Parts: sequence; structure tokens; C-alpha cells
Amino acid sequence: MTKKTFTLFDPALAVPAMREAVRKLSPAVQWRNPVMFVVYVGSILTTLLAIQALGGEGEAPAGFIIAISVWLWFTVLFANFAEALAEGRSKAQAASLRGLKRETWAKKLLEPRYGGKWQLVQGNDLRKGDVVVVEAGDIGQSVIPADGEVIEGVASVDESAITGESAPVIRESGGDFSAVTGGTRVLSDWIVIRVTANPGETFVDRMIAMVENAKRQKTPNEIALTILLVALTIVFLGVTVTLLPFSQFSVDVSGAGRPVGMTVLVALLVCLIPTTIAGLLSAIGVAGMSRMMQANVIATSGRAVEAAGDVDVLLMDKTGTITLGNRQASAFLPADGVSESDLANSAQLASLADETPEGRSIVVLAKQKYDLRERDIHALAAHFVHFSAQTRMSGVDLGDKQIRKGAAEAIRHHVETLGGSFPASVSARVDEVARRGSTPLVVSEGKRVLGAIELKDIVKGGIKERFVELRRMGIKTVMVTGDNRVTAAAIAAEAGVDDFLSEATPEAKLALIRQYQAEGRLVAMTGDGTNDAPALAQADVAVAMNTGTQAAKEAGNMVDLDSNPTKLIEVVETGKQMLMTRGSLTTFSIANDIAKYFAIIPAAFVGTYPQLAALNVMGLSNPASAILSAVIFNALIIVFLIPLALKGVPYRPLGAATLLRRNMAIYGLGGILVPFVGIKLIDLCLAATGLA
Ligand SMILES: Nc1ncnc2c1ncn2[C@@H]1O[C@H](COP(=O)(O)OP(=O)(O)OP(=O)(O)O)[C@@H](O)[C@H]1O
Ligand SMILES: [K+]
Ligand SMILES: [Mg+2]
Repeated sequence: MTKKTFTLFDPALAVPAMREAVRKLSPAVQWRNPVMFVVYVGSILTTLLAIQALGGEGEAPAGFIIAISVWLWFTVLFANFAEALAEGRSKAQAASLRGLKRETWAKKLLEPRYGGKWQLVQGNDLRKGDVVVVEAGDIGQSVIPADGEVIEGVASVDESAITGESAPVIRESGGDFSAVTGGTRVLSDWIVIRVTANPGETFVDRMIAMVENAKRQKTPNEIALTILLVALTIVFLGVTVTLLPFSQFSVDVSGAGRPVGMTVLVALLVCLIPTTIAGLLSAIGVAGMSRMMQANVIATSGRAVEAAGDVDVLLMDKTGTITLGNRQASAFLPADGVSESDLANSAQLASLADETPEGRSIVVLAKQKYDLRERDIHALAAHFVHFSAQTRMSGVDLGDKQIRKGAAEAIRHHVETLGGSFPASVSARVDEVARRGSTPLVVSEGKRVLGAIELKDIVKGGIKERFVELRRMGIKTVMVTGDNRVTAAAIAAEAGVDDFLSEATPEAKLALIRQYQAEGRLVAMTGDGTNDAPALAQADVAVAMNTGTQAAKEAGNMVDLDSNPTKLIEVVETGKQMLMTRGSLTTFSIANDIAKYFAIIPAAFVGTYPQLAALNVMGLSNPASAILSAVIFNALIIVFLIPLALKGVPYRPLGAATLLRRNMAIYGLGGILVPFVGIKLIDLCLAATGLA
């Protein structure tokens, strides 16, 4: 993504947001935010009262009513502006994605293989299932015309348009690096791609639609908070409405003073209801999604961002997430009575059609060590058995010769079914390899076990520190792998995860997620393979790698454009920050009321009850100025808090309880004190300028 960064009130965004703020004055829009709707009705009411006052029979001086009315309209407009600005920022990000959607040409293959006849078609005419070839040096800068899966070949691809990362990446058939995104470019070699999305349904299209979806659905937490705010509003509405007959009654009884006016009551109500958080709530949510996007993560819903903040278990793959993921064959370890070259020969035969990086590395190692040539696959008349996470084996049938390679347990089961046995010498090799944290693969021919292959992998640098950070945040890390127990334990210890699950089938992953969820925990996971799709669909936060298969991307609720599995940590942090921002501003907003109460109650009722003058602790110049100052403060505080709502409160990896205490102290106390200062200052200004 060509990331354009905007300053907070960048005119390019602020000016359209102002226009949008006015457009949002329509009742249909206002109705969606019940608290602000009360302010909206109050604005209309005071406007009518002002017109009446100008006609000569006002319930209060016309200047006062007009001033209150104007500032109530500003309150509504400022809240609209905050929301429009947040939406504008994410739309600007979407617009930069749209840059990817230009006209492309495609070489559509009539037979789905390299070298087959092709026909030049427009990118837009491609349909799901079509097969195209993209070669370096093609017309149109070799832009890949659609989202798809590489089915043949290897190429280096420039994905900077999507990821902003300039280093090219390898995309190849088989394995975890087979997905390509429309709009990226082939730099060298060629690939044959099967198109996986119709025009208009591509990944980029969906991202744009998602980002532009201004009518963002409210998340469950937002709904819960809104209900609380509405309840508070109803309570204050009740209080305010009963004050009117009450003050009328005391005037009647005492025969002195005058009842409180309508304008003052509206002003009182607006100051008491939680307008600050109600006005900023949706901006906070939209900004959370924008911040995800800044981290190159596309969230498909606000709910996903919110869930990310609540996550307490993090499931991660071993291979590729905790380790570098390019497992390479490093040694052939034959069984007693088998020569190393025989083992290498069989291992290579079994791997000829294995397109996974593991498979290819076996072919390469055999070639390097024993000069075993790659054989012509077609001449062999072989039938290849592809790897699956279910069987954990792959191999080849040559006539009646069955060669297999796979996880030790899988091969043990396989040879025992055929009536063979698993030699102790191979068990010992397998254990040695596993204790080093490498992956052992065992090779068999028929019912005879030939030996083991060591696949080396390296734990990523810096990952241990990230796990420490997560633990401090109270999040449990669990490594999940299809590998054997010993390897898993070695890597788990080296990386410092809290727990691990070994020999995990896709079903086992799914069951583990369900088990944590049954305990009431929120689970996050990353994945890239088709195998991961069910687990991704089940997880509360599921980050699919952009390089992953289409199935994984469909199942997840976030996509990481950088395809960096450790990004999950940043995702959780961003989610937490969004929740903290919401919590802090809610605290601030409600604490605010206490100060406004002192400013406005004495002023509003001093006409009825002169004793209330004693409560004027702020020493405000006169009742009208006190009420107006409180209303002005109430409006301006929304604008002042926009930066915090959009950028999020500063975040530190601390436990939930510590964070809560800190925030209560800062935003609760701040919320009480700031209005005292603010209202006093506004009152002084009004007095100085003689406006009130
Ligand atoms: N190409 C292959 N051919 C045969 N066996 C394989 C192949 N690749 C992996 N295996 C074996 O199958 C096991 C399970 O593989 P799977 O891809 O499910 O998990 P993994 O790659 O070990 O771990 P992770 O879940 O972290 O990716 C591996 O540990 C290995 O023993
Ligand atoms: K308020
Ligand atoms: Mg794997």
C-alpha cells in the first residue's frame, strides 16, 4: 500500500469532513446516536425559543437563548466532524488501494500448463477458474491480473503496491507461498496462475468496500456502552423534566423568585448527559480500524478489532511463525544395514513431485551429496502421493514399489499395517534429531524402514522477547504444530512459549480453540494454509496471511498484507489500545459531569432558590454566563479530544488491573478537574468581552 500519512487536521481531510459534518445533520443520521439525538432535539427547541424571543415574547433574553442555541448546534456539528474525520482517514487509505485497480491485460491459457496456447484478454474479463501465465517482460509491466493461486512455476514478485515493502518475494506452486494478489508484478521468471476471484470480488475490492463502509456496524461492546449511555441520558432527562414543575411549585408556595426557564433546562440536560463519549464513540472505532491498516492489517469488521483487544490466548504455528519456516533437509541418517546413498536415492524419488520447500530441499540435498540426478518424472511412470497434514506422509508408487516419507508416527503406522516393524536404530535417530529441535522425516520402501532425514529450522530472532511482553499483558501463548512431541518441546523451550500442542491435525487445532472458548477465553490465531481454515473460522481473532490460500483468507477476519505471523502481537496491541481509548474517554466524559454540575446547577436555580448562590464555588460572573460557559465547554471538549480519539491513548504492555488503575487516575481525575479550569476560563473570557 502506498501509505500516505496525514497530519491530524490535514486540510485535505478536515475540509471535506466539515462539509460531511453538516450533511450528517439529517435526522436519519442523528437518530443512530441516541445521546447526540437529545442534543439535536435541544438545538431545534432552543432555535424555536430564540425565534419566539426575537418576536418579543421570549422566556429569557433573546441574546442568551441564541447563544445557547448556537453552541448546542456546534456540539452536534463537532461530534459529526469527529466521526467524519475518522471516516475520511480510512477512506483516504482505501483510495490509495484503489490505485492498484488499473486496467490490466492477461495471457489466458487455453490448456492449463506452461507453454500451452494462450489468448490475450482484459483483466476484467477473467473469471474464477481461468488459468493465466504471467512472465517477466510481458506487456503492462507483467502485472498479475487477478487474485489467484500459483499452480506451476516459481517467480519473484514485487508486492510493494500492497505491502509497501520493496524487497521482492518468491511465489511458487505448492506450499504456503502460492497465493498471488492482483495488482502485484512479476519481476523474474514465470508463473501459471489459477484465478480464484471474479472481478469485483477480489481481495482489493473487498478491502475497499470494507474500508469505505461508513455505515459501520456497531460492535457488541459499542452497543452495550450505548445502552449504558442511553440509560444515563434517560435518568438525567427525567431529573431535568421534573425540575420544571418543581421550581414552579416552590415559586407558587413561597410567592418569591421565578421558575427555571426552558432554555436553561435544555442547557442543563445537555451538560449532564455523556455527550463527550457519545460524540466520539464511533470515531474511536473507525480509528481503530485505521490504525490496523497503518500496521498493514486489514480488519474485516470493527468487531474483529475489538476482539483483538480482549484476546487472552494466542495460538501460533511453529513452522513459519516461531521458526523461520524454510525447513531444509540437512542430513540422511540411514537405518542399520541400509547405505546412506540408498536412503538418499529413495528419499529423492519420493520427493520428485513434492512441491513443498521440504520436498524440494530433499531433492537438492540428494543431488549435492550423491550427485543423484533429477529423473524424468514422465519416464518413470510413477504415481505420486501428495503430502497432507492429515496423513503426514507423501511419496510415490513405482509399479509395486511404494516409497513413503513422513512423520515418524505416520510411517510407523504405515509399515505396521503392511506387516513390517519400525527398527530401534531409526527410533534412536528420530529422537536425536527431534531433541535438536529439527524435524525428523522417516523414509520407507514397502514395509521396510530405510532411515530418517533431518529437516533443520531456526527459531526467529527476537521472538522470545515478544512472548515476554505478551505474558506481561496477561496473554497466554500456545505453539501448535504437526511436528512430533520432542521437536515441539525443544522449540517451545527455545522460544519461551507458555504451552504447546504437538502432532496436531487440523481437527485437533479446532478442538483446542473450542476448549479455550468453552473456558470463556478469547482466542487469536494466525494461519495461512487451507488446513488452517476451519480453525481460523472458529477463532475470535483470525489473522490470515496475504500469501496464504484463498480458503484461509475467507475464513479469517483479518488479513496481514505483510504476511508476517508475528504481526498478531501488534494486532492485539492495537485492539487493546482501541479498547483503552474508549474506556478512558468514557471515564473522562462521566467524570466531567461532576464539575458541570457545580457550574450549572447553582446558576440555573439561583432565581428560584437564592441560597444556591453559596454553591457557586467557581465564582462565575453571573448565572447566564455560568450556564453558557458550561455549554461552550461541553462543545469544545469534543474537539479537544478528537486527537486522542483518533490516535489512541498511549499504550504500554501492562496487566489489565494496572492499566485500569492508571487510567482511572489520569482520565477520572482529569475529567473532574479539567472542566473547572475550562469553564472558569470561558466565563472570564465572556466577562472580559462583555458577551454575557
Ligand atoms: N512434504 C512432506 N512430506 C512428508 N511429510 C511431511 C512433509 N512436510 C511435513 N511432513 C511431516 O508432517 C508433519 C506435519 O506437518 P504439518 O505441515 O501439519 O505441520 P508442521 O509443518 O510440522 O507444523 P506447523 O503446524 O507449525 O506448520 C511434519 O512435522 C513432518 O513430520
Ligand atoms: K455532557
Ligand atoms: Mg506446515
